[in-house]
Amino acid sequence: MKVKNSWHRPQIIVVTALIAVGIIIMVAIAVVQHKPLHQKYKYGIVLDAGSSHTSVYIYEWPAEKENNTGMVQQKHSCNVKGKGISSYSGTPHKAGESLKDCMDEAKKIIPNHRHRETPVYLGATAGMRLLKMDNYTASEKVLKSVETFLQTYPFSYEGARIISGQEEGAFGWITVNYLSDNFRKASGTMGALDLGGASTQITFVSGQEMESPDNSIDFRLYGNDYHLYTHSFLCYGKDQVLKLSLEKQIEPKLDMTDNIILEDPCFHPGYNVNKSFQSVFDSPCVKKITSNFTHKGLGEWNKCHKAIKKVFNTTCIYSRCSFNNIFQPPVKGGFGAFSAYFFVMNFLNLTNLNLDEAKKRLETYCNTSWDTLKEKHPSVKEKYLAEYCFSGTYIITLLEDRYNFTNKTWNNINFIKKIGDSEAGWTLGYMLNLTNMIPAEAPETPLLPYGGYVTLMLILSLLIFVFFILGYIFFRRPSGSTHKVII
Ligand SMILES: Nc1ccn([C@@H]2O[C@H](COP(=O)(O)OP(=O)(O)OP(=O)(O)O)[C@@H](O)[C@H]2O)c(=O)n1
Ligand SMILES: [Ca+2]
Repeated sequence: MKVKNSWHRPQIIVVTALIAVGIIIMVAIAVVQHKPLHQKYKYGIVLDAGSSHTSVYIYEWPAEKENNTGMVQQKHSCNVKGKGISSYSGTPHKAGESLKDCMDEAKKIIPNHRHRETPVYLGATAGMRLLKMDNYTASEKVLKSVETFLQTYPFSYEGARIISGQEEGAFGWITVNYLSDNFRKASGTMGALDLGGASTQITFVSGQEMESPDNSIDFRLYGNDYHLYTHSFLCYGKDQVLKLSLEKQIEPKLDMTDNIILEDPCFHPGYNVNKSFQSVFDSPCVKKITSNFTHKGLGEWNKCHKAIKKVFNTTCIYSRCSFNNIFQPPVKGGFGAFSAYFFVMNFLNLTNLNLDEAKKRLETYCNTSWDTLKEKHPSVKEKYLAEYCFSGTYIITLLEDRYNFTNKTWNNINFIKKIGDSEAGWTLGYMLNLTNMIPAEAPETPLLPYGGYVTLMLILSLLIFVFFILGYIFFRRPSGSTHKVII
C-alpha cells in the first residue's frame, strides 16, 4: 500500500515559520542597534562677537560621523541683548555678563551629560580689531571679561580671541561650501561675500596667480586642494563706511563757523536730524571731527552713488585692484552673499532682481519721503530705517564698481541668510577647523552604512540557510515519496 508521506509538511511549515521569525527578530535587532547610534549627538558652541552684536551658535552632529562632511548643523542661535562686546570698552567688566542669557540657554539646550565635552569658542571680529587699534588695554580687558565669564560654565572653554580678517573670510567660505556639500561633489565651490558692521570680506577660488601673498590661502579638504583669494576690508562694513561717507561729505564744510548742514543724497527727503560729532566720528576709521552737524536728506540716488564712490581709493600697484591698492583677480563662479548683504537687500526686496532693475527700484526707494517710510515701517528702528538707502547703494557700488561684478555676473550672486537650518557666516567653518572635522583626505567610506551592512549580511545568511533546508527537503523527496510502509 502506497502511503502519502506527510511527515515533512508540518516540518516545512515549522522550519519556515522559525526562519521567518528569525529574520524578523534579527532585522529588528539590526535596525534598533543602528538607530541609537544616530541619536548620539555631540555639540559645539561658537560666539560670534561682531562689531554690532554678539550671536551664540550651537552646532550638533551625530557622534560617530564626525569626519563626514555635511554632518554638522546649527541646532540653535541666540542674539545677545545690546550691542557688540567692543561697546563695553568703558565698562569691560560688564562685557562677560552680557552673554548670560544666551549662555544659560545653551546650558538648557545641550544635554547635561554632554556639557563637559562641549567646546566653546569666542571669536571677535572688526569691532574688537578697531578697539584694539584705538585702546589696546580696553580691548584686552573686554577679552578677559568674556573669558572669565565663559569659564564659569560647565562647558570646555577653548578660548576667546580676535580672529584675523583672513580667517573671517576663509571660514565664511568653508561654511557656505560645507553646508552646500561642495567639498564632496565635483561641481566646484562658491565664493563668499560677507558684509558686517565694521568690515567686509570677499573670498573665492580664482584659478589665477595671486599677485599679493597676503590675499592667498591654501586648504586641502577632503582630498582636494583649494587656492583661495581672500581679503577683509576693515572700515568697509556698513556702519563704518557710513561714517567714512559722512566724513568725506562734511570735510569741505568744516571751515563754516555756524551750524554745519550736511545735505546727504543717501538719506530720504524730509530726514532732518541733529547729530553730535561724538556719535559719528568715534572710530579709528575716520578723522576726529569735532563739529556737530545737521544731517539733512535729499534722496537722490545718482548723487548718492557718486558720493559713495569717493570712499574708495583707486590707486593700484598690481595688474588689477578692487580698491585701496588691494589686488583682486576677476570674480569667478557663483557667490553666496550673507549677513548685512542679505539683511539690506532682503529689506529692500532686491534679492531676486537683475542689476539694472535693482538700481531702478533703489532710486525710487531713496527718493521716498522720510515720513512715508516711517508710516510704512512703524516697527523698524528709525536708525536702521534711515540707513537702508545708503546701505543698498553702498552694496551695489561695492559689488559693481569695485569687485567688478557686471550685469551678467550679478546673477551669480545669491543673497542668502541660511543654507538648510544653518546660518551662513564664519562661525561654523571656524569650529570645523578647530575640531579637525574636515579631514585633509576623504575617509574611505564603506559601501554601506554599518546597520545596512549587518542587516544585509543577516538576510543573506538566512536566505542561504533557507535554500539549504529547502534543497535538502527537495532532494530527499524522490526516495521519501516512494517509501513504502508495510502494515
Ligand atoms: N536683521 C538685521 C541685523 C543686522 N543688521 C545690520 O547689519 C549690519 C551688520 O550686521 P552683522 O553682519 O551682524 O555685523 P557684525 O558681525 O556685528 O559686524 P562685523 O562682522 O563687522 O564685526 C549692522 O549694521 C546691523 O545693524 C540689519 O540691518 N538687520
Ligand atoms: Ca560679522
